[in-house]
Amino acid sequence: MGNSCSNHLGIPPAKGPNQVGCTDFMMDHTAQGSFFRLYYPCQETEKAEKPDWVPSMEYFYGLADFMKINRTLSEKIFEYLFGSYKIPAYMDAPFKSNEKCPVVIFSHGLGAFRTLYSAICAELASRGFIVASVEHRDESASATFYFHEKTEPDLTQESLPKTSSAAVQDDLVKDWIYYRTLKHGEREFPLRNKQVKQRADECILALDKLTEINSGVAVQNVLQTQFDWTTLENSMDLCRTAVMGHSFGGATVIEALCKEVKFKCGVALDAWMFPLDDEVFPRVKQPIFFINSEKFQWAGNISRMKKLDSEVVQRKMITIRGTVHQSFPDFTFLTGNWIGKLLKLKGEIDPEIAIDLSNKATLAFLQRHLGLEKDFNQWDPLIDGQDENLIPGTNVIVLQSAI
Ligand SMILES: CCN(CC)CCN(C[C@]12C[C@](c3ccc(C(F)(F)F)cc3)(C1)C2)C(=O)Cn1c(SCc2ccc(F)cc2)nc(=O)c2c1C=CC2
Repeated sequence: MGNSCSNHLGIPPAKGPNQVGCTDFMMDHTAQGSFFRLYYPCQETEKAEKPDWVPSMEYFYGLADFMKINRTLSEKIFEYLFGSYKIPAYMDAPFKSNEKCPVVIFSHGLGAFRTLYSAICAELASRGFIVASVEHRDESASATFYFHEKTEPDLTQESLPKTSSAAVQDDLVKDWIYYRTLKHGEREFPLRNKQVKQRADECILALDKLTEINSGVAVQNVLQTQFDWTTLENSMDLCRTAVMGHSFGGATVIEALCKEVKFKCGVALDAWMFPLDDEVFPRVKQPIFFINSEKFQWAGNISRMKKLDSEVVQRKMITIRGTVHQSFPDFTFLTGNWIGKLLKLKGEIDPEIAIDLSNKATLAFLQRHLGLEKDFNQWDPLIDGQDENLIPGTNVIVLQSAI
């Protein structure tokens, strides 16, 4: 088309002063354990590889199920469209920071998984944060897995034991958990409310694991990675922790703040408020920042956010002009303009400008409420929506009676 494509396709590199490393952590061989991708400031390094954006085909299968498109067709499309993308971070690069890092726990949206918000998580890590992007096992992810030991005797022909006792295989088997669709006639709220509670518990468990790792306790990681977790001893400032999430992950932010006061503040990206009980709202005491897209929000959803308005604690809201719900996950960077707009993966605004505004406003809010001594306060005006591409509060009309 016309002049050559000006915007290179790919996840934009982080803008902060630190190089970014990433590695994966899985606590044990159960679906109840903690599973997250860690993004962190790392040493300058050439030899480390940038990992594939989607770690294995099962995630694409799950995504196809979630999108209700046929697996084999989608396998080709996803592989062709997204198979070769790399994450803007170095896998298992050695951790490096000359100061204690504040911590963010990140919660993905419905049908997503831990790797899909790398532009946001890598940006925070490049600014000196340690970010754990949780992969939820509540059946809201497109796909996720855990291991279980296959200890039942394996009596298949080729492994007939030489000895009398049955051969016991203790190799690890990956069990996949796929997205749970709503059954016909099933009411959505009970499922989503149960899931948001599990999601909050999984964010709290991830924080607890990071706390153990920070204290130098020897922590087991059942994933065979080349990362040395002992280098993270005494690296985190666990008085400065926040919880952040997109859509269903935004509801998870509210639930997690309510359950765990160690989370000093929350950032909810285009939050989907439906899964939350009304009785949660008065029990949240921490500052919250709602960063909304222009197209996704509606009066009922906004009026639930407004139930969290407070005179005594900071509750802020901005809307980014020209954005859609998918302007926050990485997909928004990975297709050309017209297909992106067709699939509603792109809005009118340049995706990199949108995510840059979201990230800078987030950094300013985190500095303010975690008491950081950085220069993120330069972006304070963004918290009040002072930018040509921002709207203070919301573009959605909410009837006074609905609040
Ligand atoms: C028909 C399916 N139906 C399911 C209930 C609605 C599906 N849907 C709209 C979609 C996700 C969409 C998407 C992805 C990915 C491509 C691709 F082509 F790029 F792969 C295309 C098109 C399909 C836009 C949403 O659920 C929106 N949404 C999301 S989307 C989070 C997500 C999921 C997968 C990703 F790869 C990236 C991000 N997270 C939430 O927490 C909530 C909602 C709605 C309410 C709460």
